[in-house]
Amino acid sequence: MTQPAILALEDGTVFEGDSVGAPGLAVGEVVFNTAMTGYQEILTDPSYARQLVTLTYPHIGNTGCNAADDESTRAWAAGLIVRDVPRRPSNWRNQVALPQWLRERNVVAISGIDTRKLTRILRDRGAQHAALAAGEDIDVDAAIEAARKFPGLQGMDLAKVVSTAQAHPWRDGRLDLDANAFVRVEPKYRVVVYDFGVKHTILRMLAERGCEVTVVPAQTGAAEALALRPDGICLSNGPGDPAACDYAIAATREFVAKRIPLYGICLGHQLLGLAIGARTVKMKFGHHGANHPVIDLDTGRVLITSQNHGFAVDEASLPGNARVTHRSLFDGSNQGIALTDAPAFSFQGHPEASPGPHDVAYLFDRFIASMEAR
Ligand SMILES: NC(=O)CC[C@H](N)C(=O)O
Repeated sequence: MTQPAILALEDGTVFEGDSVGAPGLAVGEVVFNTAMTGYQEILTDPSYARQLVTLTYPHIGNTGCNAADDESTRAWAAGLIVRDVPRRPSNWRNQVALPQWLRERNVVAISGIDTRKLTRILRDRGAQHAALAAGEDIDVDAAIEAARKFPGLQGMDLAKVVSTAQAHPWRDGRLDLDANAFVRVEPKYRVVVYDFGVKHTILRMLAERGCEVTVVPAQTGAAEALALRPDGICLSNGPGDPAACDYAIAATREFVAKRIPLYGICLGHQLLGLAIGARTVKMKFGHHGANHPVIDLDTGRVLITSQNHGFAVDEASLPGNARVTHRSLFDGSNQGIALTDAPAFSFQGHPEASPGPHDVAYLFDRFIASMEAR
C-alpha cells in the first residue's frame, strides 16, 4: 500500500504526493536537476549532501538500479522528488527497482507532485529550504517549521563530513560493460586525490590513465600529502560551501606555491580559486544537469557538460595569475581557470560526467600531460 508524502517549502507551499522511498523526515535545500538519466549516480553523488533533488524529467526509475553505478559507498542526497516512478523497471542491468533501492538506503522520496511547478518556483525565487515528510501521520506544520529552521548551505562545511575517514588506494578503471569488469592499467603516476566527497568515476578515470591513486581525507595537511611524493594532486568535488573549508584552502595554497601539478574539479575548482585569493558566491539556483553548454575559450569549442554546483567563483575577483579557460553559455559564469605561474587548473562542471556526455574528459588527459611535463 502506498503511503502519503508531502514536500513543504520554507514559504509554506505544500505539495502532496505519494511516498516512494523510506518513511521519515528529510530537511535540506531543494535543487532541480535537468538530467534525463543517471538518477542513481545523482543520488550517490556526495555533493548532494543536505540537498533534496527534484528531477525535471518526469519518469524516474525506468531502468532500475544496479550494483555498479553508485558514485560513492552510499546515497547522499537528503531526498528525492519526482513526477512519476514507472511501476516496472526495464533494463538488462536492472537489479532492484528504485523505490526498494531508496528504502534500503533510508532515502525519503515523493512522487506524484507537479515537479514543473516546483522547478518554476526554484527558478523564480532561487533554491528553497524544504522538508520532505513520508509515511502515516504527517505533521504538515512541523514540516514547514523544520524547513524554516534549516540553516542553509552558506557557511556550511560538509566536505569533512562526507570525506573518507582513512587514506586508501584506488585501482579500478572504468567499467568495461562487455567484460563486466573494471579496467586495470599499470600505474605510471602517483596521484593524491583529496576526498571532499569524491565520485568514483573521477577515481576510475585517473586509474585508467595510469595513475596510482591514493584517496586522502579532506583535512589531510599539505605536508602529509606531499610525504606521499605525488606527481600530482587532484581536488575532488564535494558538498557545502567551499569558503568554509579553510583547511583545504590552506593546503591548496601550498601545492600551488610548490608548483605541484594540480587539477581541481567542482568544489576543487572553487578551492583553487579561493586559495589564490578569489571569492566564491552562492548562485540563485545553481547548475544541475547533464546538458549545459560551456565554451572552452582556448579553442572556441562548445562543450556539452554535466553540472552540479550552487556556488561559483566570482570571475571579477580573480588575480592576475589566473587565466579564465571556460565559461557557462547559460549565464556567463566562470567554469574554468588555469594559473599562468603554476601547473594548476580546474573546472567547475564535471569532466567525469556520470551522468552526462564525455565532452570534458580531455581535462583528465591535460592533468596527465602536466604530470608528464614535470
Ligand atoms: N559538485 C560539487 O563539487 C559542488 C561544489 C559546491 N558544493 C557547490 O555547490 O557549488
